[in-house]
Order: sequence, then C-alpha cells, then structure tokens
Amino acid sequence: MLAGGSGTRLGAERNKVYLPLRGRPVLAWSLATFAGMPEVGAVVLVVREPDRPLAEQVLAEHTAGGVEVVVGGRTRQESELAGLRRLAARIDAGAVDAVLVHDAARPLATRELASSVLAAARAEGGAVPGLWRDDLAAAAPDGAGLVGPSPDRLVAVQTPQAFRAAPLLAAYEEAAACGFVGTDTASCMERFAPDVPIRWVPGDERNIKITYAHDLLVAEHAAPIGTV
Ligand SMILES: C[C@](O)(CO)[C@H](O)COP(=O)(O)O
Repeated sequence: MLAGGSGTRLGAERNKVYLPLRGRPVLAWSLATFAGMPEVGAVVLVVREPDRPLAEQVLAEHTAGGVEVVVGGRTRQESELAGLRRLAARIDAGAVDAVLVHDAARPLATRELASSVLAAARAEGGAVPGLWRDDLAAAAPDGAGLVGPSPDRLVAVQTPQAFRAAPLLAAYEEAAACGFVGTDTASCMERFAPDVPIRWVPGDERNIKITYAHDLLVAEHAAPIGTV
C-alpha cells in the first residue's frame, strides 16, 4: 500500500492519508480493507521517512498489527519498487504469488473490488479496475492496452491493481535500471512486461482518490464504507 504522497495538492500541512475521515485516519480505512481479506497475506505499507511516526501511530491505534512498514522513494515508481523489494525473498521462494498495489488515498475501495482484481490477476497475469468515462474521450488513450470490453470510450483507472508477483518484481527492477517512472503499476507492466495480459475489471464509482480538499468532503458523505 502506497502512502508516500506529500498532500501538496490538498493544501494540508500533512499527507492526506493521515487526515481524519469519519473519525479515523484515511489510511486506517484503506488498511482495514485488506487486513480482513482471507486472500491477503503480508501487507506492506510504503511511507515517507518523515511520516514514519504518524504511520506507526495509525498502525498501533487502528490495526491488529502485522503491517510491514517500508520507506519509499521520491516517486511512486520508487515507492512501489521499495515495497516489492520487501517481498522479494518471499516472491523468489514462491511464497507470494500475486501482489495487490493500492493507493492509501483510496479509502473507499471495497474488499469485493480487491478480491475480483486479485482473482483476475491470478488467472490472467494482471488486472486493473477502471471506469469507462465518456467525458475523457478527447484525452490520451491510456486504457488502450487493457484486455476486456472495448467500447469507444476511455478508462479512468483506479487501484488496487494486481499482478503475478514474479513478473511484477522483474519489471520493476528492469524499470529502475532504465530510469523509467510510470504513473501506475499497469503503465510499468505495459512497458516492461508486455506479454502479461492486463484484464480490465469494472471499477467502483465510490473508489475515489483523496487528492483535493473537496474529495474528503465527498468521502465523508459517500455511501457507507463497506469494509468495517
Ligand atoms: C494510480 C492512480 O490511482 C490511478 O488513478 C493514480 O494515477 C495515482 O495518482 P498519484 O498521483 O500517484 O497519487
């Protein structure tokens, strides 16, 4: 789980994932989704070094433990690699077969969505949730490489995204060697593991990313968080 953002766009004095949402930090909601899933073993939380005390506090107050904290890098790409390297020995040993990558700033993701993404990735290699958006029709075709229904519309991609673990780790190591910086996990896999199919899974309108201040207001009043 990626919690390495700075909160700049939201205008808060701290990373948005530590701001309160319905009485607990955004991060606590995001972690709760995955902590309770029987299909999920290890949970690795990637944070900025200065945020480590805040992250440890959230874990102590809002989880039953077992979350592994790793310090990320300057970019999303580096932070994902840091998280994957934490799992590398377990991936190499075959103890971790697939990895879900999630933005901690998406606290309304449901277990149902995560389960369907994970199942699709295990079956096919990779999976990404997305919403077809008519209003993005003039934008760059980011969703063009996804396998699935292909109406003449583009996809607004969400997380969690999931991939089989070994090709994912290999792709991120190769990307690091090339200095590649992607916008999400799928963009790295499309570039460095083009043979891995990426299955489109229907996303969830409620699964918003907290980016701007008004997103927190929307999340406060969204449908009930379905995980706890
Ligand atoms: C991956 C993502 O959630 C897809 O919508 C989004 O691109 C993440 O953006 P961030 O700026 O890295 O938080």
